[in-house]
Amino acid sequence: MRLDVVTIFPEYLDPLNVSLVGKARARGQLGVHVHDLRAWTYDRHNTVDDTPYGGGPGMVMKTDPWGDALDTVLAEGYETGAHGPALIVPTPSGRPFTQELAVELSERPWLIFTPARYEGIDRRVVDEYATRMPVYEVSIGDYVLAGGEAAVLVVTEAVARLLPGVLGNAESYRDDSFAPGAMANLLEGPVYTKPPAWRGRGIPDVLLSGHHGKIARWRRDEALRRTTANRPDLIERCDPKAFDKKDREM
Ligand SMILES: Nc1c(O)cccc1[N+](=O)[O-]
Repeated sequence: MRLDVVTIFPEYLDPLNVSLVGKARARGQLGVHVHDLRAWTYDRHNTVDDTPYGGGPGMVMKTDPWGDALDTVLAEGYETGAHGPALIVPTPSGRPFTQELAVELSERPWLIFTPARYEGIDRRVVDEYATRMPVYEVSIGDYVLAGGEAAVLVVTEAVARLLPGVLGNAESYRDDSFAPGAMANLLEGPVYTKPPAWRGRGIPDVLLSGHHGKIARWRRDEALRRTTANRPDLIERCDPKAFDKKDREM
């Protein structure tokens, strides 16, 4: 997979050089190319924004720098056609970014991110490139950020960990919160490790029992309890039949 990010804060994407994504890059499983949008400005102040038509507060990011930048990126022609690039536009007005969408994006060969600043990008940029590739306008949450770069980090990590060979233990993916299957739409329950006692606090006996069926059922019940407490909106989306099947597998 190849990722391109066009931004006015390229240094914001430095975390893509470390940890899981950094290792995937080093192993050649992921290519990441960060581009400074101001490289496609030609005035003394490297201007990327202007006042909004119709008035109102703030500034809007101009068409030309984005168009020139995206044309340059696309001219590299990494992958084209049906399985070619997709444009990922982080925006508070986008569809919620979910594990399901992360899986969908992880199956594409090339993602091009356009994190905006100010009040956003002139709409004609998205309209122009929507004629050439799928556009995903995604939101990582209902809160106000100064720009979309943090969302690029979030989406990139969620997608990169799904690429074949990136996660050392595929099992750990299977029981993730929101991963497909019986745990879909359930939050992960509590986890414990050594020492067996810490400041007078022990470990739930079932986890020391060695009975895998009971342990799996306890984890399922804890996940249901935590989901009911913190995300009741997910409970009605759970598939109770999947749990029966999972119990039988224990
Ligand atoms: N929430 C937000 C924002 O305020 C600005 C850019 C992107 C996002 N987002 O992806 O959620």
